[in-house]
Order: sequence, then structure tokens, then C-alpha cells
Amino acid sequence: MSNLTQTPAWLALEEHFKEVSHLHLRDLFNDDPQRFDKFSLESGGLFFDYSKNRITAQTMTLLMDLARQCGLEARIKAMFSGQKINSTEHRAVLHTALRNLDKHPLIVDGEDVMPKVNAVKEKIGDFSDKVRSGEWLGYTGKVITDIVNIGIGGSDLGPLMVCQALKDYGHKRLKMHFVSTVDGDQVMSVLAELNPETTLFIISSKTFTTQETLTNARTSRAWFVKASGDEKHIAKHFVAVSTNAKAVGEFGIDTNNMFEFWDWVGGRYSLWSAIGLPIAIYLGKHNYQDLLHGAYTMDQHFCSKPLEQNLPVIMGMLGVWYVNFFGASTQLISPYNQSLYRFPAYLQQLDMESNGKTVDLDGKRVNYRTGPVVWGDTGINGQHAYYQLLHQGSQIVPVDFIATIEHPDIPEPHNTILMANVFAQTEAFLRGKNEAEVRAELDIQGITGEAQDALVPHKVFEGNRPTNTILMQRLSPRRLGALIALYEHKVFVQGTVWNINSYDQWGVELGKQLAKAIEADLTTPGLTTNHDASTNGLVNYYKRNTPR
Ligand SMILES: O=P(O)(O)OC[C@H]1O[C@](O)(CO)[C@@H](O)[C@@H]1O
Repeated sequence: MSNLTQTPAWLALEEHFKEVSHLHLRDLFNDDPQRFDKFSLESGGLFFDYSKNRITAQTMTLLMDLARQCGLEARIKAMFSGQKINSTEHRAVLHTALRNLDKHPLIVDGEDVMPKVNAVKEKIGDFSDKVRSGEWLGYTGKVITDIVNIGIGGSDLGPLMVCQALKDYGHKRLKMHFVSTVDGDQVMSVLAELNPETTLFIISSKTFTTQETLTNARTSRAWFVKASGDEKHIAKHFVAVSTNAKAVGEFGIDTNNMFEFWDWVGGRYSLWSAIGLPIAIYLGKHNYQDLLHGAYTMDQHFCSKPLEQNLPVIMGMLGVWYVNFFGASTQLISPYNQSLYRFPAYLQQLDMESNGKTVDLDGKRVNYRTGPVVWGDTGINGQHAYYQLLHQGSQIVPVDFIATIEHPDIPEPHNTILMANVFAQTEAFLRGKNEAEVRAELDIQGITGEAQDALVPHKVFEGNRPTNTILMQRLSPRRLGALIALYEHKVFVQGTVWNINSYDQWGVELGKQLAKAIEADLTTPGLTTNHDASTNGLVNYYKRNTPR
């Protein structure tokens, strides 16, 4: 599919947009009492209400036509069956194999990958059992109390997000720490809290070449060896998760203490692999398995449901509708559950590293918009910060509300107030407040005449702002697994329509390359002159002022 904007469905959507873009959600709801029932569905324990979108039944029909004309169904099959859809790296994309609970063989390069997937899963289960039960002891015979995951990007965000989201299921003796940035402040503050006798470090890096991770790992190892007095104790306190056994060995970690994964698992899709080791240790292998099970349920739904009833497809195509036809450039993720506070950051990598591309699968520059800027924080904090712009600003920002019905052990009225805000915000985005309503309110307050006229334009809300709402009973491993897989597949759907490779990330390489060169400049005496004037100026300013 070479020219998306010339497909019959795209052209039909352009015409359709002219007919429906002025329609107001208030009227769409008034005209159709069944709208909520028509535009909501449930899967994997996630209830998804998409009725508050600027769509009609015809919009959905055309969006599904577009998905079909872009070959979505065949592409789903291609991914799940292990075809090398990551074309620039010649790799299969098989994070779904890691949660393939039906254990069907999956052939990559002539080999069934399931036996090795299951063997690593077993190794993770055994190791996590040992650490949790206290069988795994530190060099002085004490049980492990602190786990430090050292990794960045996909080797950090997934485990971090899940451990925080599911902390109610976490082992009470174990404290989890995550070190990602090369800013030494983070690693030094974490180390300052720790007792080397009871700390386990997990060095997580797909490539085992990432500078930030290796720098933090070396600092931690030096701290540990100094405290323990002997390198031989490393074996009890350092394990690695990687695809690169050679580099792990060179770093000084016994490869028996390495948990393997494979190049067909993308970094931002890797929490299902051994990168999930901290999750398994903290939550226990049964909860970890439940997380995988939740994702598997969503995989099954995604593979089997017709596009019209397929949650990730609907979600993905709604995103296409806003990005490509309404010109939305951002997507807000608004979880109303404090435990999900790193979920937007996790989705930022998932979505933006996947679909932040401008070149299609044939190497041609696209002539349409692709992935939006994904951003967010917990919703209730957002309401008191940036929601003003969402309600009355000049751009359209689609919002995903994510909320949980039960919050065990939280006293009322906290949850009732929280949920009231979820529903109120989605209602406010839908209906807004028109001039007549504003005037009626001001009349009641006794503000009339010129004073009223002056205030009215400021108090009017246009409404008609699109939202999705995802509800789940409670934030459990299964529900979270399904939620993460939902977003993974949504990203896949959009990447398919935009005809881009969602599984490479060349865009992060240039900065890394230049940083290496500049690092050398920073430690070379004398004036630096080999960059543009601004970069030279900044480097030289730094060199003049850095205390050495
Ligand atoms: O796991 P690694 O190889 O250390 O990479 C960490 C992260 O760095 C990136 O390659 C981007 O620089 C991500 O895709 C990846 O998740």
C-alpha cells in the first residue's frame, strides 16, 4: 500500500469529515438514546466507552474500511505468526510469543521459539521464588531486602510502571529501586539507602551496550566491591537481563546469572520477557503469570474479533481520525488511579518511539501525519494544572480516561470523589456550557447587564471535545496486562495504517553518536571548534566554568 491518502476509504473519510466535523456531541447524544450502547464494549475485563467521540456510525464504517484497505487483518496475522515485519532490522516482532499461553509452536528462522521462551520463564520463576522465600542469600548469609533494577527506556519503564501499579501485590520484605538516568544523583541517592549485604542488582539491557546503564552498573559494582571487600561476592548480588551474553560476561556477571531474551523482542515491548524479572520477584511468579495472562486475553481478542468489535482496532482508528482528519497533534493519557502514575510515561515510549516516524515502509517520506505526542499524568492532578487548555484552549486534545472501580483499603469518600471527577470531566468535555446556560447561572448569582456581557465569553465552554473512558473493576495483574496489550496493539494498528515500521528506533541514534564525540571534546583541553557556533559556544562555556 503505497499511497494512503489516495485510498478510496481515505478519500471517503475526507468527504465525510466535511459533513460531520461541525456536529456537536450534545446533539449526537440527544438524537440517539442508544449511542452509549452502540459505542461501548468490553474485553479482557476492560470496559471501553467511546461514545463521547466525534463520530457517527458511518465514521466507524469508513474507518474500518480504511483499516481493511491498509491490509490490517493480514498484518495482524503476519505479526503473530513471526514474519519479519520489522523490515529495517530484519526481525520478527514477537512479544506476543512471550505470553502465548496456548503454547502453539512459533517458528522464527526455522526454529520453534516456544521451548526457549518457556525455559527462561521457568528460570525466572525459580529465581524469584528463591529471592522471595529467603533461600537466595547475600554474601554474609542474609536475605535480600532490596532489589535495584538498572536499565533505561524499555529496560526500566515497564518494570517500574508495573511494580508501582501493582504495589498492593508486592512482597512486603522487598523494596524495589529503579535507576535509569546517567545523572549520578539518582544512583548515588539509591546506593546511600542500601546495605550491600542485602541488595540484589539487576542489570537490564537488551544490547548491554547502553552507556547510561553500563555507567550506573559500574558505579554500583564499584560501590559493592568496596563494601564487600571481594569481587567474588558479585555472583550473589548481580544478575543480568540481556540478549548479549558476551557483553554480560565481559562486564563480570556470571552468565549462569543471566536471563536471556531475543532480538525479536523490542525494548519497549520487553516487559513480558526476562526484562520483567523485577516484576516476577516483587509480585511472585503467579501474579507475573496473571499479568501475561491478561495480555494474552487481549491478544486473543485482537486476533479473533472482527475489526468492528475489536477494541485495539477501534481505539487505533479513532486516533487516526483525530490525527489525520481533525489535525490533533497530541493524545493525553489520564489515569485516575495514583498507582498508574508512570503509565503515561510508559506509553510515551511505547507510542512515540514506535510511531514517531516520517518515512514509510518503502523508504518514502509520508505526506500525512503520523504518531501524536503522547503525554499525561494522573488525571486529578491534571485537572488542577493543564485541563484549562483542554476545556477552553484552541486545539483539540483527545483524552483517554482510565479508572478503576474498586480501590481496596482506601476509606471513603476518596473513591467516590475520584470517580465523580472522572465522569464529570468526560461530561464537561462532551457538553461544554453554552451561552444561555452561562447567562442563566450569572442571573442566579445576580450578575446582570454589562457585567454579565463582559463575563459571558470567558465562561462559555464549547464542549465537543473527544474522550475515551476505560473502566476496570480493580487494578489487578490481569487487568493491567490487558491494558498494556491494548495500547501495544493500538500502536500497531496505527503504524499499519500509516505504513511505517513501528519496531525500529533509528531516531534515537544521532544524539547518542554526537554525545560520544562531545564527551571527548569535554575532556580535551583547549578551545573546541569542530561544531556549529552554538554547540562550540556551549561546550566552551562549560569547559571554562567546570571545576576540575
Ligand atoms: O535495553 P537497552 O539495549 O539498554 O536499551 C534501552 C533503550 O534504549 C533504546 O534503544 C533507545 O535509545 C530503547 O529502544 C531501549 O528501550
